[in-house]
Amino acid sequence: MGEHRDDEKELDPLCPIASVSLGAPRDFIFRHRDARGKQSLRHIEPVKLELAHGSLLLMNSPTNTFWYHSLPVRKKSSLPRINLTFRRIVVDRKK
Ligand SMILES: O=C(O)CCC(=O)C(=O)O
Ligand SMILES: [Fe+2]
Repeated sequence: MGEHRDDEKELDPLCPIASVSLGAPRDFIFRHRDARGKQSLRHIEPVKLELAHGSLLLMNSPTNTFWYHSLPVRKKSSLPRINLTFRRIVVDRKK
């Protein structure tokens, strides 16, 4: 999965995002928004994690505001993988 933030407008930016991984392990890379691309503003090393079977990744605020994340394809892996991500959606009660 390419580099992105979970930035859908209906998501509560203050609520942690919880992500459970099952099955094949995958790398998960965080890149700071100021350190992206050739013309980046700052030099900040990316942070690489391995999402192992049964792991829980918790992204507390404001991680998802400042850090993009990606999961590079693992060509050697033929095992299935399931990811369950839990996010809080803000409901507009005025409507
Ligand atoms: O597959 C994962 O571990 C994360 C997927 C992801 O970043 C997303 O669905 O926004
Ligand atoms: Fe994501």
